[in-house]
Amino acid sequence: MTRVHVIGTGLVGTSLGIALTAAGHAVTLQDPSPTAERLARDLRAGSLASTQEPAPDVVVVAAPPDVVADAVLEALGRWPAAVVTDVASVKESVLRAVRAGASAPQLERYVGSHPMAGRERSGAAAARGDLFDGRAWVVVPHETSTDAAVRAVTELARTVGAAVRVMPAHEHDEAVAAVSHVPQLAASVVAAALRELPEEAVGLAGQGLRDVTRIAASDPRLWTQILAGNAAAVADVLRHVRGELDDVLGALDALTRTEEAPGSLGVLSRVLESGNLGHARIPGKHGAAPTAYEVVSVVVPDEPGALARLLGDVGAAGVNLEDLHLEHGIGQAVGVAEIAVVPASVEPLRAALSGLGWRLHD
Ligand SMILES: NC(=O)c1ccc[n+]([C@@H]2O[C@H](COP(=O)([O-])OP(=O)(O)OC[C@H]3O[C@@H](n4cnc5c(N)ncnc54)[C@H](O)[C@@H]3O)[C@@H](O)[C@H]2O)c1
Ligand SMILES: O=C(O)C(=O)C[C@]1(C(=O)O)C=C[C@@H](O)C=C1
Repeated sequence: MTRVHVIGTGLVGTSLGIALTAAGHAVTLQDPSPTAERLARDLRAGSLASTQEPAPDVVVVAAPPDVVADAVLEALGRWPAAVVTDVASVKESVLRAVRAGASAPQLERYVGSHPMAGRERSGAAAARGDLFDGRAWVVVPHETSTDAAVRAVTELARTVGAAVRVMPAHEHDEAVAAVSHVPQLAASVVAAALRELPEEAVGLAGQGLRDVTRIAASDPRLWTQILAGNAAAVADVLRHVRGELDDVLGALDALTRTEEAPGSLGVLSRVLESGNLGHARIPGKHGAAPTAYEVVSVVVPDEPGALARLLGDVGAAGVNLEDLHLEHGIGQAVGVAEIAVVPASVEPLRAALSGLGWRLHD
């Protein structure tokens, strides 16, 4: 059993506390907000810290990025034998500040980290014990961190089901600029374009818009800090995106002027195909090769029990449901259930559901 002290009991801290407690570890909780702290305790993330407890083996700082370094420094000073990590989404700026404030022996016990798992919601109430299951967790050693400290943080991440990747801070920051920070900005700007749209137009939204904008609901205070903390790397990726957008705009403007706009269709096609290639590289769980699922779309009447009946019929057909999206336009009497299955199951499932009277989309 490891004694883990969590500082910052919001979404990530509370999720971690729940997962560690469930795995049999002794977790204590600390947050400047008494409500956040008690809510985390009530969600079984651990017990409230008191002065009586033995010192923790590991301290995890899960506070907003701009206060993380100060909290790490305080923890290194307060518990002279503990390994201290943080889970901030940016790593180089935090390491720089910790390096500037810690003594050499203190710095050896600090190893930054970053679970690549989260949600578009903040706070303990959004916490989930399975948040880290099957997700990458980056462990970020530096020149003087001890092997024991790196092992302790690695072990903690594995305990909650994460797949550990070890990376230096600058490499981490460059990678997450492309796989997390620019995607957040892209979702935000696409969603921002909906603000002035007439109600009837927004009402047409299908699954495509929902897929692209889920994370536009994220906390602006947190993300302002993340973007500011990784400014150079995010700007580099954005410049590349801007180049692609400029090409698309050039092609669209040319097509607006004349249908015969040589080269324009080629530009549009190249950008879309590049997107196919990039998308195909996104790994599955535990970093496995991406699994290509196919979707069977079924019309579901808006009546009690219809979706449960459909799921029952999918199970009875012996097909494993990999994912499910329910698309439901405002004011419509039917929805469309998009059932993701492995390619080999598509035809058997379509045959079984049609046989039972379900209406399928092509
Ligand atoms: N949200 C995500 O998807 C996600 C994923 C991975 C990592 N992270 C990182 O985890 C950290 C926490 O993010 P979150 O989404 O859990 O945020 P959150 O807003 O849900 O929780 C942050 C908590 O920190 C507390 N806090 C504020 N100031 C503090 C201080 N000075 N000392 C200690 N605690 C303080 C707040 O009261 C709050 O309870 C951030 O550094 C973030 O970059 C977030
Ligand atoms: O899935 C989400 O909602 C997230 O925003 C998670 C996500 C990500 O980009 O993958 C966001 C920020 C974190 O630093 C780590 C994970």
